[in-house]
Amino acid sequence: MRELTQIRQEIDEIDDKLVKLFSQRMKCSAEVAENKRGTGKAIYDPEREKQKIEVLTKGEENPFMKKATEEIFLQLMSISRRYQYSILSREDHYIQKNFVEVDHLDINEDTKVVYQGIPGAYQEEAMVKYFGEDVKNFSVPEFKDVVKTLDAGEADYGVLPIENTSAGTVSGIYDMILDYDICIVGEETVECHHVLAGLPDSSLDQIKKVYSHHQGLLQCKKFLDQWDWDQVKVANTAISAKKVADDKDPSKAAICSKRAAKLYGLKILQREVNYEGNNTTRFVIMSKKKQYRTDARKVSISFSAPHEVGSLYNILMHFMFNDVNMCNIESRPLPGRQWEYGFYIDVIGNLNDPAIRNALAGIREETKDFKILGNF
Ligand SMILES: C=C(O[C@@H]1C=C(C(=O)O)C=C[C@H]1O)C(=O)O
Repeated sequence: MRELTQIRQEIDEIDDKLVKLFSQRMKCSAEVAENKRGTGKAIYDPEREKQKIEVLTKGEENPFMKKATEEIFLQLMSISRRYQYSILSREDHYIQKNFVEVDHLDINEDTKVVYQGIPGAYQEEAMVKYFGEDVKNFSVPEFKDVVKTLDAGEADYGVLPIENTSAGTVSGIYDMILDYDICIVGEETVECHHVLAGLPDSSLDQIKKVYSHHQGLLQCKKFLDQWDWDQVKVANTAISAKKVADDKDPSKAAICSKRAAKLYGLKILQREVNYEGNNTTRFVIMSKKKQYRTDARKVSISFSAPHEVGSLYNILMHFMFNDVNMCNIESRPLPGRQWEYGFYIDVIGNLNDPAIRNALAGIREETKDFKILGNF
């Protein structure tokens, strides 16, 4: 048996050759990029990569080595592609064509904002926090109506809830944003301290039925589990407060904000019924104008990944390679494509940053249904 130092000496010599060969291969890759610039051919050529793997692994009998060779060459080709994106993305005008960079959002005395629900809704609170008390605004009954209103150009901005610290993603909002040509231009958070509110002459022991938005019921699950009340979902927490006030039935209560309880003349039967102390909802500010602020710090994208081993891993490598930090990932079932998923990802950065442009250029080419949802 050879001495360890002797074996390591051979490994060092092999690695030395590998590094030189790798560098030589990457120079070829850069030349391919120049060639593709001239011909307009896509950087990613999956057919060529498939053929290469077949040829390179054909003679290998050992299953471990066959898999290992495949893995190392897939990785090599992925690095080679990223190198080409870094060369060509400087000339990629996708972002300039689709988005306008602005110093600040256009918000003035004529700006009109739409939110879902009725006065007293948390959406209204988010709107006031973002745009100020005096902003012109109106509300619509359903989340979908916010998106439709923006699309029809009947409002400048719209407010939609996107996720909550205790109940997670607000289902369906991402899908709605995708269905329309609108983008996220801002975000706002509101601490949701829910109360249980009833008629002024009601008390906790009289309650039989409780109304709230689905999220409100979820966020107060631990409190509600202690009681044998019927739970009824309505479109909005403020609507639940209005319903209890309108029905004038002391056995009914609402889970809503303190603000909504006060607005509809209800008595607070119990405070802080949400189980997480700092229960917070994140809202997005939507606009039909495709714009991003120079100081925006979060980019949101969506895409669908091919149903193949390692496909999401390869896509996420674009972020790692460009030193881009990911802060959120969500997956949603793709309509009509059973067990296939679309992904929504938030990363830290601005669309004017070369690293972000590089990463997005690669992801755009290697995924389906790619969309930049916004930079905010
Ligand atoms: C280098 C090329 O670009 C990409 C990278 C490949 C590689 O590194 O071998 C192969 C195919 C392409 O996806 C090429 O098209 O030949």
